[in-house]
Amino acid sequence: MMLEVLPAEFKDATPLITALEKAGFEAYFVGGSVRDALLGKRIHDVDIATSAYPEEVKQIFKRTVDVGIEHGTVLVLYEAGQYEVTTFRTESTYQDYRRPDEVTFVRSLAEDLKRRDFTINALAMNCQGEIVDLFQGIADLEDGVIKAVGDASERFNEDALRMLRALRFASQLGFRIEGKTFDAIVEHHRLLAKISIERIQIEFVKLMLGTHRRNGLEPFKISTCYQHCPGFQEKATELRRLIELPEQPMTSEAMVWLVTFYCLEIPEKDWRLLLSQWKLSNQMIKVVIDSLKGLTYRLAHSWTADWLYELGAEKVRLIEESLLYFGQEPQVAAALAMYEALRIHSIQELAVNGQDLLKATDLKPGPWVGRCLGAMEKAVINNSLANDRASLLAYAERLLAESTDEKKEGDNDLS
Ligand SMILES: Nc1ccn([C@@H]2O[C@H](COP(=O)(O)OP(=O)(O)OP(=O)(O)O)[C@@H](O)[C@H]2O)c(=O)n1
Ligand SMILES: [Mg+2]
Repeated sequence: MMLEVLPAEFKDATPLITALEKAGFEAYFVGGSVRDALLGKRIHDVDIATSAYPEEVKQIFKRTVDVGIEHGTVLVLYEAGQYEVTTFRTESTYQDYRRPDEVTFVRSLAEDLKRRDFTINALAMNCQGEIVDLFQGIADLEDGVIKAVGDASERFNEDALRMLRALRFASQLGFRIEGKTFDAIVEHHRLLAKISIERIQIEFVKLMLGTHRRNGLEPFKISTCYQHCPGFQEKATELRRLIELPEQPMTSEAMVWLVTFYCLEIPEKDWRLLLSQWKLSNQMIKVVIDSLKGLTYRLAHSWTADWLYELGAEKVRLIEESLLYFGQEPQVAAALAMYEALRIHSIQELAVNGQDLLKATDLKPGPWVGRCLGAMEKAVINNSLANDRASLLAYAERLLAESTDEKKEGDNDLS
């Protein structure tokens, strides 16, 4: 079988293959790029496998970086691109189910392809576009099947993450998981306990962003792989709801966490702990928690100026877009227009600042400054106060006077 028209990404990398061949080695395009090219999908990172050992690769190319030399990978910088060039290898023993104890470099492509995860990922292609297909990977691509290379149990014992990879490819490609491969996932799902949550997170997000989410989520539930995800353990019933969400693809990682946590009815008190157990960045945790609060509000009410201001445009858009998963019509443009129409979008946009207040009142600095600015901010957002210097300072004067009156009555609020 031939790929008749080589996509540009391969053409750009062809001189690397030619250089390796000229030096007497074999070299092929391998992995996801070959799979995606055959499916007519956009390809990203073109990977190369070769019979040359890492030291030999480094002698052939001028600009290289040792990115994973112990695993046989050298990064070759060539023109505007960078390419992972990996020596053919077998990974014999995996005692901890995640990393090979030792990598054995081999000179044979067949040995290398044999230890890859799925038949659709075990294809190699030379620079003429000729495909090497030792495990009926092309037939499985045509039939839409994810099938382990050789014995599925062996492949999952080598790297347990491959079980989640099977589910995410099902979601990304709309493929089904072949029977024996699925049985092996059911049998070995407990090996996922050995896998770092960072790696699990990457696969879960890819699964949720896939265009055939249900295809991945169904086996995720049935195989009980979900048991290895923070916060999902007791959520079999809620997981069904996640599976049955409208099929529209999710557009961002933040959307994945927002919709998942909402659907699984994770209690608010657990949000922060679980999101950090998932190893999300602090910035992402904040976006998700704020959006979960906003979504809970929005599902029962219309937006108010206070909510729009607090959340900001990015989260308002996210929440509004997520409504489609909960039986409501998103009103993204209207919500963003309301947000834009707010008189200010941050406290810095108030026509006076703390220094101005101190100067105008001749009072000592203290917590009253922040409280006064906060009250002005709220009044401006709600259109009960104009954002100009005179109006703001007059408002401050009134507030201070009121608080002094209250102080006389023993209730100290502002100052
Ligand atoms: N646990 C793994 C990870 C990767 N691979 C092999 O290494 C290739 C490249 O891995 P990776 O880039 O992680 O996956 P891709 O299949 O390329 O998918 P993606 O499009 O997400 O990059 C895979 O195709 C597969 O042949 C494997 O056998 N087992
Ligand atoms: Mg890849």
